[in-house]
Amino acid sequence: MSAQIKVAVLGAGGRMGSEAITAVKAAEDMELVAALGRNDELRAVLDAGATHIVDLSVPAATEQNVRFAVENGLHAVVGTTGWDDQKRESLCELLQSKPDVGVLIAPNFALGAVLTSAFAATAAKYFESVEIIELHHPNKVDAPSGTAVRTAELIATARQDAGVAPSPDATETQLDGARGAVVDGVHVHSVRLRGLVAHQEVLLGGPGEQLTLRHDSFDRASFMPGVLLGLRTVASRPGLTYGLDGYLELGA
Ligand SMILES: NC(=O)C1=CN([C@@H]2O[C@H](COP(=O)(O)OP(=O)(O)OC[C@H]3O[C@@H](n4cnc5c(N)ncnc54)[C@H](OP(=O)(O)O)[C@@H]3O)[C@@H](O)[C@H]2O)C=CC1
Ligand SMILES: O=C(O)C1=N[C@H](C(=O)O)C[C@H](O)C1
Repeated sequence: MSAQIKVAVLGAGGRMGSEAITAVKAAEDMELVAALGRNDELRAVLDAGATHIVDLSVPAATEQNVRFAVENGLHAVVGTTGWDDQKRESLCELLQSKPDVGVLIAPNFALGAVLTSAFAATAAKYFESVEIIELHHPNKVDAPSGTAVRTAELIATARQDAGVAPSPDATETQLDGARGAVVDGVHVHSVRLRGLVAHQEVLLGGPGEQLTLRHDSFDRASFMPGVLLGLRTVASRPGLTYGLDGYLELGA
C-alpha cells in the first residue's frame, strides 16, 4: 500500500477550505495533518509532517504560502486566485531549485468548468465574436474571476494561432467599465449577485448565429473531486502545472 498523503489545508476556515477539509478527511488515502488560518504560523505545516499543502486562502497570501511550501519540499495544490504571469514565472524559477516538487495552480477545480474553457478554446476560432460573462456570489474579493481570466487566455491563444481578427466592436463612447475588463483582447463581464455560487458563460457569435457555453457550480462540492485529483497527482508532476486540464485527458 502506498503512503498516506499528509495534507495541510491553508485557508481552513473559509468557504472552500472547510469543504476541502471534509473531502480530505473522507479520502482513505489522505490524512489531514494541519488546518491553518490567517493568524497561524506557516511553520505549523512542517511541524505537523505535511507532505502536501492545499492553498485556498486569499490572493494577498497565496504566493507567500506556496513559496514557503516549495522551499520546504512540500507539493502544493492551489485554488486561490491572483497568480498572474509574473508570479507564476517567479514560482517556476524557485521550482528549478526543487526539481522533485510539484505545484498545481488550478483556476477552477470543477470538471465542467475546465471542459467549458477547453470547448471555448476549440470553438473560438470559428466565430467572429467572443465575450465572457462570469457570475459569482457577492463575497468574492477579486474580479474578474480566475476562471474567466484563464478562459480568456485559452481563447486568445487559439484565435492568435488560427489568425482570427479581434472581435468586432464599433463602440465610440462608453461609461467606464461598460464593456467589461479586457483580458488578452477578450471582453470579460463580472456579475456579483446574492444566491450565486460560481457560474460562467462564453458567448460566441457569427453571422446569424450564437453558441453559448455555460457552466454552473451550484455547490462547492463541485470543486472537491478536482482538489483530490490534484493531491493524488501533483507529486508525480514536478514543476508548475497551470490548470487542472494539465492532469486530464481532454482529447477525443
Ligand atoms: N480553484 C477553484 O476551483 C476555486 C477557487 N476559489 C478561490 O479560492 C480562494 C478562497 O475562496 P473562498 O473559500 O470562497 O474564500 P473565503 O474568504 O471564504 O476563505 C479564505 C480563507 O482564507 C483565510 N486566510 C486569509 N489569510 C490567510 C493566510 N495568510 N493564510 C491562511 N489562510 C488565510 C481567511 O481567513 P479570514 O476569514 O480570517 O480572513 C479565510 O478563512 C479565492 O481566491 C477563490 O477565488 C474558490 C472556489 C473554487
Ligand atoms: O471565489 C470563488 O467563489 C471562485 N473562484 C474561482 C475563480 O475566481 O475563478 C473559481 C470559481 O469560479 C469560484
